[in-house]
Amino acid sequence: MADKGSFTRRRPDLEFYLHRVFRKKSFRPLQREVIKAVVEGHDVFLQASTSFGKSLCFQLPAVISNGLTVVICPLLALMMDQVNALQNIGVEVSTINSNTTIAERRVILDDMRSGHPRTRLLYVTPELCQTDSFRRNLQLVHRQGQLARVAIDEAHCMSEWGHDFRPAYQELGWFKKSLVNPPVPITALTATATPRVRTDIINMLGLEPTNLKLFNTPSARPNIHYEVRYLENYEGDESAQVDNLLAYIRAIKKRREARLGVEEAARQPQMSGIVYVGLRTVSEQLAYRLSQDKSISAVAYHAGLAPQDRTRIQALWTEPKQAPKIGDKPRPMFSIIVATNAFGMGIDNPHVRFVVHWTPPRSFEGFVQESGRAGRDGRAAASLVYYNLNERDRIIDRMNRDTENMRNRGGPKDVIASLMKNQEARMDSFKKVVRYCESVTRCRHDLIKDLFGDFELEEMGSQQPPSSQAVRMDGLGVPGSTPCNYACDFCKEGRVSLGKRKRTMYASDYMIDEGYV
Ligand SMILES: Nc1ncnc2c1ncn2[C@@H]1O[C@H](COP(=O)(O)OP(=O)(O)OP(=O)(O)O)[C@@H](O)[C@H]1O
Repeated sequence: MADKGSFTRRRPDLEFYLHRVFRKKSFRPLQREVIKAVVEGHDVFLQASTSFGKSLCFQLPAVISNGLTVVICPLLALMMDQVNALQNIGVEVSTINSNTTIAERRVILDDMRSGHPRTRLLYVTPELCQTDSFRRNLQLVHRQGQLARVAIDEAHCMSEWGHDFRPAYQELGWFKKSLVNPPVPITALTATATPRVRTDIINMLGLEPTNLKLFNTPSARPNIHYEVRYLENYEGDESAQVDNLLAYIRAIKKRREARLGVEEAARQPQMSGIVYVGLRTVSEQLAYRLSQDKSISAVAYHAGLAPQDRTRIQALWTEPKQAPKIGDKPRPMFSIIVATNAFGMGIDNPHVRFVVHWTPPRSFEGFVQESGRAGRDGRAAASLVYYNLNERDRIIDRMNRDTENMRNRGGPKDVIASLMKNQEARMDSFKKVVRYCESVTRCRHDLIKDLFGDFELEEMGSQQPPSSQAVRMDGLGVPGSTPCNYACDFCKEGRVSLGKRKRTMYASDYMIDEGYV
């Protein structure tokens, strides 16, 4: 068992370092509890939604601890974002990755082995952790009593049941097996883990049950109003769907004007929204069509854009301000990004008011993550999914074909087995999307928590932020006694009315397969 607290240099006044080093006013709910557990030397598993501020949960302990914190990160871009941000606030941080020169690497390793490393955080790839030489260095630092802890970011990459499986992550069990007496404390962080993935993370890393603290934020966020809209058909002309979305956006505008008055509403910063689409062409076309409405400025975002355009669009969109006045035209009240799932990483706009899925999301983890970009500021926000049976079946057919192709392709048996497992996980995940969308008999907040295994986490003793009441969405919900305070279409409309809306999907020759629901 780790010698709790032995790595702490000074009596940690967490708030002091939060203000002084990280320049933040206060901890977000749960952050302080997680940081305290990390500082005390516990193994920690944290499952928290995108932009919760998970990085702070190992960065602040690293700053106030003696010795080195090693951070495993799967992507160079993510790694560099964090390294640059830490350098900007004067924290001693290094990284060894594919861009590190031999000379730089030598300086970093010399510091690491010096017996009193200046570096507080060292960011590395999981692949580096597989190499004998790096492992020998880590063992030396550990023997010198200078390895404070290991933080594993995006820990869901360990599991073949996860949506971003990365084989090198599976070798990270080495830390607990080899860095013993005392065992090195580990902090594992993820935004999305189903119960299977969670079990894999805890078992594969060898987190110690007696020393493990679990934390999570609810997968369904109380301030988000969840809704599914059923479409008769996606084929051909999408005008009806565009009109429907425009009406949805105008209703938000009306509510804002009713609340603030027309003039004051026009003076407010623009409201940000995201519409996720499946194809680049759709993102271009839909952005164009939405922009025809004078209250909307919409822009397409996809992997086909030049990197500098992507950066520019993202930067503009993440800083909502009052739109410029051009002539006599009213200022657009909405700033909408119409994006493929290339838009995701590194988005840091806490003021997103709505997230729309133009077609059903391909995975449930993806849905929870993407819809969770709404309302990070804690204010009322909305998630809307457009759903249709043709699209459901098209996705399932495509997945079945992929599975078949995989089964028939040559290659080592274990590689094929692993790919098949991952494919099965993808199919399971999409079936959860189908269940979420087709259910008309249950609160969507409850359904999300159930499908994501939040209730199991609760049973395992995971700590959550103090429960916040569902926030009233203007005109959408009023505080009441349903599980979510009327913050979903089921609780607001009731089973009969929702069922009726759902039946619009069967206007064509479709029969519902109740097996999905
Ligand atoms: N207590 C706080 N007060 C204000 N801002 C904070 C606080 N904690 C973190 N942040 C900010 O929140 C943003 C998101 O933090 P971070 O990148 O750590 O999120 P994350 O949970 O790792 O999200 P993701 O899953 O997208 O990686 C950052 O800009 C960070 O500086």
